[in-house]
Amino acid sequence: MRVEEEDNMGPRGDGEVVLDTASSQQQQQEKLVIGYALTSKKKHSFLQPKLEVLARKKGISFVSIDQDKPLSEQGPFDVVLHKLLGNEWHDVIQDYQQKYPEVTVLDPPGAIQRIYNRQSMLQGLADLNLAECDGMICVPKQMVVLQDTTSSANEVAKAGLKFPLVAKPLLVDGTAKSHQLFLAYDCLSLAELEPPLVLQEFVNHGGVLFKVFVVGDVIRVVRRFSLPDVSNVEKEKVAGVFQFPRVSSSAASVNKTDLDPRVAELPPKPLLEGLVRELRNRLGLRLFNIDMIREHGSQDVFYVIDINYFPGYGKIPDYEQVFVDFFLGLAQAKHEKGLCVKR
Ligand SMILES: O=P(O)(O)O[C@@H]1[C@@H](OP(=O)(O)O)[C@H](OP(=O)(O)O)[C@H](O)[C@H](OP(=O)(O)O)[C@H]1OP(=O)(O)O
Ligand SMILES: Nc1ncnc2c1ncn2[C@@H]1O[C@H](COP(=O)(O)OP(=O)(O)O)[C@@H](O)[C@H]1O
Ligand SMILES: [Mg+2]
Ligand SMILES: [Mg+2]
Repeated sequence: MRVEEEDNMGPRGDGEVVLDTASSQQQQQEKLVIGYALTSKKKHSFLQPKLEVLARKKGISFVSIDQDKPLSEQGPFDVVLHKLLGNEWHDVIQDYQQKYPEVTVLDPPGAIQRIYNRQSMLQGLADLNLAECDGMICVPKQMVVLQDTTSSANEVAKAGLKFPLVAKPLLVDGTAKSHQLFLAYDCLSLAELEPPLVLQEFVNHGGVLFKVFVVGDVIRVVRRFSLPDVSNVEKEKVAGVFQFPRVSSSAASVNKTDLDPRVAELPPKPLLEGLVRELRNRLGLRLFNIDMIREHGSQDVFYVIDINYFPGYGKIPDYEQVFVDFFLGLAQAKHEKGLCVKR
């Protein structure tokens, strides 16, 4: 498991990508055919020319899946890579997987559905078996509000949640609405929010977030600017509920020299490796990232606050090589099991 640090998250500075034409390249023997079903946004951000060229040189080809035609009439594919909005696709891919168990589906819809719910997403993370790792992985105290937020005041008190609370839509569905988050400072202000939602204790973390990107066995960690700490005075004086802007979309590069080294220091590698190993086994996912924050004032107490399926890998420098290596690993494994598509 390789953990590498990418500091700068600024817009990728790669120069002009010179597209090699297939004719000018000794076409590699086809090793892997990947059918993909992605939103146009994801196709643009992930399937960049540099990735396609690098993959083609290694005998890996990407074929767009026609969502208006039966999936089983397309292909044949060694891998189906997908991230679409809505649940219709869920059944299509489930049926396909039943019919073609030898095809690697990245990732199984059932595993994806689990992290599309912000309650089940973090369930069971507090008791991960990370005994041999330095550091501790926690999950903020949270509760789910399904119906009326006006009666949630005493629910919050009963649950022992401390303000401020981060209010998050319970379901993640890829829409901007499912990323509309609020910071609530008191019970009364909760009535302004629209259920179903998760209320999660805000954890002071020095304004820096760690995004831990996972591609199979490879881990890449980047820093992002996050919300500032909430002072005790603020906790006492401030009332109301406030929407805050998306952190992920502000992929602003975080130059660690501007930060307190104790805040900026990356989570310890053995802890990340242990966490990712546990999550891969429990979630059954290979393409995901984890949003982690360090508890303010601690050195090695971390909170997992979000897990995302197939995030914006295109923002990681040389993500292309990481994915080509990952796909070649899949091809090798399939070859050893005699599962490659007959060509
Ligand atoms: O588009 P990007 O690059 O901002 O990627 C989004 C992710 O940002 P990140 O890569 O973690 O900084 C983003 O991560 P966050 O939830 O913002 O932490 C989501 O994974 C988002 O997918 P969805 O809207 O939850 O289905 C991702 O959106 P999609 O690219 O999947 O549409
Ligand atoms: N419990 C929390 N404590 C402190 N900051 C939080 C907490 N939950 C979310 N945040 C901040 O809000 C941002 C977005 O929350 P997140 O759960 O990652 O939602 P999304 O899926 O929209 O990215 C996080 O990246 C972090 O900056
Ligand atoms: Mg997030
Ligand atoms: Mg998220």
